[in-house]
Amino acid sequence: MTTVTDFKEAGFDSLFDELKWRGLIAQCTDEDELKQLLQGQPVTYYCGFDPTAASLHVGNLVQLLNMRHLQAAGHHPIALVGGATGLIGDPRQSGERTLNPKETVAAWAQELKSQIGRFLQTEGSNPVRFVSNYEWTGSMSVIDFLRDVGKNFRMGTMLAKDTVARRLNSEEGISFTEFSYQVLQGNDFLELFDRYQCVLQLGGNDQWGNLTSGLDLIRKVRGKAVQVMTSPLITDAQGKKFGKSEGNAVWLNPDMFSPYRFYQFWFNQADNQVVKLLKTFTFLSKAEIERLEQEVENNPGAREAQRVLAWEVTSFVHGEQAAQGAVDASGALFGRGALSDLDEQTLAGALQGLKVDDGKGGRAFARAQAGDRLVDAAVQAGLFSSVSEARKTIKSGGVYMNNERVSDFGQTLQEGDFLQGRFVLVRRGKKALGALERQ
Ligand SMILES: N[C@@H](Cc1ccc(O)cc1)C(=O)O
Repeated sequence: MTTVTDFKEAGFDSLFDELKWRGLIAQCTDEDELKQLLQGQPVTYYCGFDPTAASLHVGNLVQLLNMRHLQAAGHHPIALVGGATGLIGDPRQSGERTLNPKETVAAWAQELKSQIGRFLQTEGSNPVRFVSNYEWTGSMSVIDFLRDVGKNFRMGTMLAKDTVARRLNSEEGISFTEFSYQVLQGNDFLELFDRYQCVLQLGGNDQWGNLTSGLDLIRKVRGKAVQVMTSPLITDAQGKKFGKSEGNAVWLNPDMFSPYRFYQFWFNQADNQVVKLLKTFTFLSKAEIERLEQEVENNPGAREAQRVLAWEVTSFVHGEQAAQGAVDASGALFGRGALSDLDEQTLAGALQGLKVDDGKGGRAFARAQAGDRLVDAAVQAGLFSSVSEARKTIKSGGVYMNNERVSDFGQTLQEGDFLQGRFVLVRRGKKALGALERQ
């Protein structure tokens, strides 16, 4: 893991100031009280993650970074996995969720737990503590739930929560199941307060209603004031949810989104976004980020800020070795390094984005075998719309196979052309890449 500095080394007077500067705080119960809490004796805080997929995505990374900053300052993190809430479904604007099978949710919960463990310190004086709300929710009877928990919640308050109100006013409405979600999350906070003196809950800004549900509950039944803090929902240059395109998320699991694509995702960020992202997604000091900001001004073509951003986030999430693999692959794919040096895993990861439509609604590598004509292969790989177009481009010297310029348009693929015995890389001009996998 990349070294994480505490707020002093990063150039700030307090942890609160650092989080503010990094754009990690959207709303909190009370700024002065939060500042005091973070500056005082170590406290216990928690953040929950629902197993709604097999992996976390870049949106969740913001919470993990917040948790990491607090941990670096000496506070005690609890990472809650929603073994119970994942079975119910937090109401979202787009409509009612489909319920996932219990075994699936349990398996995803395990995955999330091991992912989270890689971003937080698991040893030392304030290691992360893992809990699942299934522990106290799974075996609760309906009678106990309604008598002991439900009695403390008022319908008016529940109906007024943003997420609920919006759904109530939508055509689809909201089920009793999703409506009850806030009670479960509220009860989690109380449980963690009782068990571990947990006094602060973190979450994305869309969680405000759920966070305050626990805060109100603790005030009501224990007479104690706790705090909540949300982080802004990160959006891209178009104002859309960050890292989500056409229903596709930027996953943190390397099998679902390769480190190479992950690196490229950060490297391709626009100049007007990169500084904001450096602040939020890296642990670099204020001084270093200000220097990179100057570089964006003075020498945008060099893309140093993007390179540093991609390196920092990729090595934090996937480790330095995978980040180095992504850097090597970026060079090699575009002819600035030896393709044959890439191991099979790095190569396969780097080529992942070059899959083509498989005709069945999915994506797959175009297939080829020794003896196939290169022009046909290049069309298959999606680089040309016709063989004649491919021929013409070869004649004008614009086609490369494994980074070697192709001069003969009748050329066929040879056994030895398959990198790692598996892939052939075809390039059109400087930028357009295509890949073929051995049949
Ligand atoms: N509701 C949170 C996850 C969560 C679940 C239970 C909690 O106690 C806290 C948080 C989310 O959807 O992101």
